[in-house]
Amino acid sequence: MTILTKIIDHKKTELDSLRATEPNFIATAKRPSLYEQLRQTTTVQVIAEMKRASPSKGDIATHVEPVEQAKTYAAAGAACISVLTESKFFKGSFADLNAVARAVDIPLLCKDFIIDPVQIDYAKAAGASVILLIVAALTDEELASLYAYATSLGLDVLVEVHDVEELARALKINPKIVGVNNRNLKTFEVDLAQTAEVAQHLTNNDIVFISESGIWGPEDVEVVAKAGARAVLVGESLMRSDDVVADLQALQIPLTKVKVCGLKTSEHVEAAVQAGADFIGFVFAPSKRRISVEEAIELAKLIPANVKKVGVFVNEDVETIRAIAKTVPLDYIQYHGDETNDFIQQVGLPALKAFSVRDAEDVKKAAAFNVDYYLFDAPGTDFRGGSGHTFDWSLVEEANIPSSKVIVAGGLTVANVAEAVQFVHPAAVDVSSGVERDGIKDSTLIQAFIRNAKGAKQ
Ligand SMILES: O=C(O)c1ccccc1N[C@@H]1O[C@H](COP(=O)(O)O)[C@@H](O)[C@H]1O
Repeated sequence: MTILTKIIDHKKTELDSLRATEPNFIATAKRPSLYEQLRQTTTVQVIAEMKRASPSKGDIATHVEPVEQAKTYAAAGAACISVLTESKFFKGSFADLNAVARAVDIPLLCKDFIIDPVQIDYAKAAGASVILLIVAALTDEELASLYAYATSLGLDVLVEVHDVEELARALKINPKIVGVNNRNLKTFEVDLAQTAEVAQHLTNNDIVFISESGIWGPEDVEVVAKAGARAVLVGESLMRSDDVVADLQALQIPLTKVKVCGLKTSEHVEAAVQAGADFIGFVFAPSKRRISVEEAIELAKLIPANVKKVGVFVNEDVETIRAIAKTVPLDYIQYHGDETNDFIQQVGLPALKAFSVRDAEDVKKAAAFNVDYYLFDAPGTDFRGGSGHTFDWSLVEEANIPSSKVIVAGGLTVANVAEAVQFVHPAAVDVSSGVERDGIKDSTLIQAFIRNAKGAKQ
């Protein structure tokens, strides 16, 4: 008998008493959606767990007071707090969950072995906004019906898998949040490589993907972020920590932002948005990627507010830029010509200024500008940008611009973007020709580029 079957057998014995009484907890406020929160992240997010004990480790931190721990997690920027409610093996309770729910207002996960709707009723009544469904503990039918029941109550569901076979079962219910438990619940063996193994088969970018168990520090987060994880669920290492705030914040490693430029079709805009692009660029300057204002207006309707729309201009006049920015509408103007800082201030809109880099003198020109982002690109060939050429990344340092405002462009591809991120540590990377095949954008390349950029160690 595995520990999982032991736990499930024990859970079955608790169901009658749960059914016999109405859940009776103090009501708590509605929480933001974990799913939406994780989709808009600029760093790897942390789901921090309140975990006193576990079957594999025994007592972990029985002295920790749940409310104080939860407040510390929230203050350190946790995206969500996970509270173990399983009592026999993990020493948790619904009372813990309700106490935490009253103390913090961020998303709250009821971490239990859920096999029956009555447990979901208790989780919701105690204040959870997210429940866990463990694929290994359920039949396909149970998984589908418990998922439908939880979502009908307005709860987010974290669907937990351990391997590719369980992922295939999970995908049948169209989950929005999938967690890969790096711990095998049958053997207790922990292997972070499970995250990458499962991630290879997770091709729907609407799904938010979390890595669970075995995360002890930022080096582990780097491993799973590289595989595509946007959040980590961490229990033991935070429960044992002497400095919870510092240790939790160290896990929130930055994810490089990505701008995909020169998009002209709805297919490619949707592919970029789904893959997690942060900026979409429309080229209004002379280019083979130039689009009309009317086309941009239609494409802009497909872009959610958290993905910023950038209009690329070269030596355009103030009134035209302002008019296009208003009608599309655009969030940022990218100046890719010989515009001066005075001109950019006159337009008065959020701005990216591109600098064509041949030598150190070119990057030093950045100092004369006051813009939101400084974009360093290789010099154009036929047009002012989109040449597909790289420049000497080591020159960026000479610009003396904070890395939180630096964008690297020019000849970036699926193959070299990770190297660029590791070398320059920019806030964002920008790509155009590198995600094209025969001069046409390619959805598969867009996805792979974004995965490699965001997965690269900063
Ligand atoms: O992409 C274009 O066609 C373009 C035309 C005119 C000005 C800027 C343009 N794009 C910018 O070029 C760089 C990167 O291009 P690539 O990846 O080397 O092809 C980027 O900043 C785009 O925004």
